[in-house]
Amino acid sequence: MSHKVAPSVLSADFANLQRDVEMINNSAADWFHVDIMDGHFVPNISFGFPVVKAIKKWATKPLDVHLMITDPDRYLKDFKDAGADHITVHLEACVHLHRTIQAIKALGCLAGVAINPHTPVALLADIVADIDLVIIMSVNPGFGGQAFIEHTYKKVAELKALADEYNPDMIIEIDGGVTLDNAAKLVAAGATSLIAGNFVFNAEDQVGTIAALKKVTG
Ligand SMILES: O=C(CO)[C@@H](O)[C@H](O)COP(=O)(O)O
Repeated sequence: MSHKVAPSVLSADFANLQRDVEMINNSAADWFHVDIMDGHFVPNISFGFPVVKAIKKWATKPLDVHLMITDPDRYLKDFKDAGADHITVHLEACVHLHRTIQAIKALGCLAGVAINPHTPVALLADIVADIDLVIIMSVNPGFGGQAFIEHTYKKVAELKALADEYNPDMIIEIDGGVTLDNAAKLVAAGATSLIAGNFVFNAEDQVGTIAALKKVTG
């Protein structure tokens, strides 16, 4: 099965958000990647529920919501109500990660865990069987447009080995600095979903760029 492509709305033009959402609707993209930043877990603030609700109103594809926030448990239901289809929390932000995953699933969303560049894949060993997706951060979270961290390939391969053993259907999603220079190598290493922000939204042909990311083979 071909990998998914999820353009990151963080890099959209917020003065023309509906136009950019419709561009994604009319492209080969599979999901909308929606980054929530609280200025505490990460050194940036993005947007909150009203913007997620607006995206949901226009979007014809699922919302892949990535919570870069402290104490995500407080807001899970609010994000579900705003339109999230997938909810991913950071391993580094959760004291009782297993409980948080159960709460996301109880809301009827796909449940994901994201790990920062310094967090070893091995820390996912006892949760992999219970989750639907993992986001491997290939930049330090907080900003679009950063350079891809090369060490990510090794982490993708390690996670694929873990998934093959405990949860073969688990989605392995890569977030940060994804371009056509690294997409094929990521898919070859085991990535099953690619998030791309600046590479898509800075392109002259955004729909064509999404199609090109979708077409790469590992
Ligand atoms: O979560 C984040 C950044 O923290 C990402 O989703 C970015 O939005 C990806 O943007 P690019 O690195 O592709 O520009």
